[in-house]
Amino acid sequence: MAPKEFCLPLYEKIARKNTIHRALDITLLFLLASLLFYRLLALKNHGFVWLLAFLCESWFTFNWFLNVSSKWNPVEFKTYPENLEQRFPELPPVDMFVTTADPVVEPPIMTVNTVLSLLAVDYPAHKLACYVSDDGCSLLTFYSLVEASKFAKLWVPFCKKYKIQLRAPFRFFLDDPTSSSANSEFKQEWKKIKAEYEHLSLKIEEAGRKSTPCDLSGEFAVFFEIERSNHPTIIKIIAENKQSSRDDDVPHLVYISREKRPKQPHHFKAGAMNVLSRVSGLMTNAPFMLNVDCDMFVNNPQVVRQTMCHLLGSKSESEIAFVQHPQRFYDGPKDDPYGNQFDIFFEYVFPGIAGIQGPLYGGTGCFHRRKVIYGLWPDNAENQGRNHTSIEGKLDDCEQLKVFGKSKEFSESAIYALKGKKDFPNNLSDSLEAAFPVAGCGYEFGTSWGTKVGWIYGSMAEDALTGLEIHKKGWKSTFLAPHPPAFLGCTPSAGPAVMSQQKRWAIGLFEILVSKNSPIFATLNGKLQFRMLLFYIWLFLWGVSSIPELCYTALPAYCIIANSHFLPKVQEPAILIPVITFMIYNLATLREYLKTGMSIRAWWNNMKMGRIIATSAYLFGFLTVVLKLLGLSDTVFEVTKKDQSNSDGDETDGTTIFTFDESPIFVPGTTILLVHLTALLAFFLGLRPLVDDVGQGVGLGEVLCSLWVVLCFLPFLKGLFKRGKYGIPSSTIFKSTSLALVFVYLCRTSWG
Ligand SMILES: O=c1ccn([C@@H]2O[C@H](COP(=O)(O)OP(=O)(O)O[C@H]3O[C@H](CO)[C@@H](O)[C@H](O)[C@H]3O)[C@@H](O)[C@H]2O)c(=O)[nH]1
Ligand SMILES: [Mn+2]
Repeated sequence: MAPKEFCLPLYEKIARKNTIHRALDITLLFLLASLLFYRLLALKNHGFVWLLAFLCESWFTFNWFLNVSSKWNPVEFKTYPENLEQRFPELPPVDMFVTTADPVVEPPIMTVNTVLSLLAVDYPAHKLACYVSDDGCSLLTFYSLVEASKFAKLWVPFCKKYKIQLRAPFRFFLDDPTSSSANSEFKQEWKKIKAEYEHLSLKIEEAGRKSTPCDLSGEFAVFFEIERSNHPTIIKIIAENKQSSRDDDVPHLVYISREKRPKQPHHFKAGAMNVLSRVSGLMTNAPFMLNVDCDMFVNNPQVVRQTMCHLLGSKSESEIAFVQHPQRFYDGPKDDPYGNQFDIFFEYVFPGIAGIQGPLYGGTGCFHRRKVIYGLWPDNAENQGRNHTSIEGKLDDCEQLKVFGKSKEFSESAIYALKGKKDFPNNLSDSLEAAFPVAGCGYEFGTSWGTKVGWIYGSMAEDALTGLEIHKKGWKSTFLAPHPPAFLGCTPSAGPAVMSQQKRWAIGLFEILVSKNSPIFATLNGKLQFRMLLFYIWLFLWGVSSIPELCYTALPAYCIIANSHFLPKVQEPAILIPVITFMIYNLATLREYLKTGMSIRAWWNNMKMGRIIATSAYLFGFLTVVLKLLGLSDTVFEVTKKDQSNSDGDETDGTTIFTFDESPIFVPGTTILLVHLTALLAFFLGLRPLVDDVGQGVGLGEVLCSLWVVLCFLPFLKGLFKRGKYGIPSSTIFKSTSLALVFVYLCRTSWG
């Protein structure tokens, strides 16, 4: 019989009951199918408008089907970290990666807080190493980290001693415990550490105001006359943990700014992640790697232990390649006014796909197995467990060179990792010299980095692509949603930033679908499960859905102006199909929101932002990819601006006001609004028919739809009358008016 400790479970997978959810989903699918059937039957009596409606509705039905399939079998996970040490008295090392790219859009104090929260997690400090990649090559960032590392010597022991939950100081010090009944020793230490933290922030703030943040001597000298996009590699070991396992220990901290040369592709975040993998491979080579964006701090110090329950507790290694934590946000404006807090996605889609092959990789808050990142297949992982043969057995020197690049030291470390060997000689200073070449910008030429090994290149959504490549090999993944949430990050809280982020995703996701990495070919080898493929298609089509969304949005306005109709007339019984579909859809989505504890307003915000984002950001994303495919443009990763708080006055009486800028991304939304206002005005003022009465007459349905569109685009309507960042710039209004006039003119040459 197996010893008792082998029987102790580390985690459990539990199926979530969702009968009502399924019933509603299927009802909707049935209604949509009936609508399509009705349209087909009636198509010959109607013209172009019905055909267009039919095509759009076919798309929506297909999309709904993909969505239902993704959410059909939700599962949840329960972990038992209390059993962890009994089963694994020696916990495995974890390398933690933080990426930052721009000290202006991503203030160093934010990166510092993320790093401090990582250094302080509840895990043996000598098993952890934190690597920061700085694509901004900023002296200020480096200086801030050096200062932070001094503060960490106080902060980490303090957090551990008092079992602090929130280990990012800027959040922790928002609460003042001194008036509470906490013990006096704690209160005193709290005051002392708070003063130290304030001192640290002040120093960083002051350094940020100067043209050179600090003296360019000593360890800072390498930053002398450095150019951000043209500089050699800089690697600095800020703090090295000398392997003692005392409680007040602080993990290693390493700063990396990889080499950059003009005209050399650097592959944005994916490139940075690959450099992090290689440098850490040489220095600490932990079998697990956690990566977070610079704005994402640890909110639950148990996160590493909790995650290890999945990674170590699975029956066989091939079960789990990575564990993704849902992206949750702090200080997100109330009721999700920009529809970008993704609660519903993480509450329903994540558990849904976890019931298939596992959640997608979301780019931050994810623990990867190093060997999976190095390209290992699950079968090899299994074999290696049994008879110690693995990928490395088949790689001779020449092949190693082709796969991992010309650093012998790195190839050796990679084989170490692939074999799953423990006790990697862990001495940072000794490996420093070997680390420079692997961070060079020419290192990857002729290797498998970015294609078969590491983070995969070729998409603005390197996360989804890298995760997809892992799933394609047959690996599974899981997610964990502990309370409190493991990580918290920033989400944009201004119209322009939201649009630009959504556009990047639409680009990145659609790019994958039309690339050679497209999942469509991947189920052929049987490793990517079919319903996982359906999920990925649903995700990658976000950008494309802008076209049917746009057409369908235009239909009611067109019909009113052209005196035509795209819905059955009120007196026809068939009108019940779209009416009931509309009602059930809204009730079913509302139910999802209420069940997750969100408000009706949050639901409505997401509904309307869904329409706004689809017809603007996704549209631009889609067009960008089309232009790229035609060889007319290239895509650039625009780093999202991180607001640390909502203090820029967007909130008045608790509701956020939408903000705009000169970007053309606001033209489609404004045009849609103007077109509908024109149509409704013409209708209610009795100015119709604007065309000769050749149409079949507009019905009540079209008018109600048009009103609904105006309701969805209400932020734009308000924007028409506001000034400054809350108002739509007059140049945008001018462009949109011109487009709206063209539209009205085209309606008059009725095709109805
Ligand atoms: O050249 C670059 C560009 C970006 N980054 C880093 O990448 C991270 C994500 O960038 P951000 O602008 O914050 O993107 P978001 O839209 O917030 O990020 C989401 O979407 C990205 C893919 O589009 C994923 O990489 C992210 O993990 C995910 O949080 C940040 O830490 C950046 O510092 C780099 O290191 N180098
Ligand atoms: Mn981000």
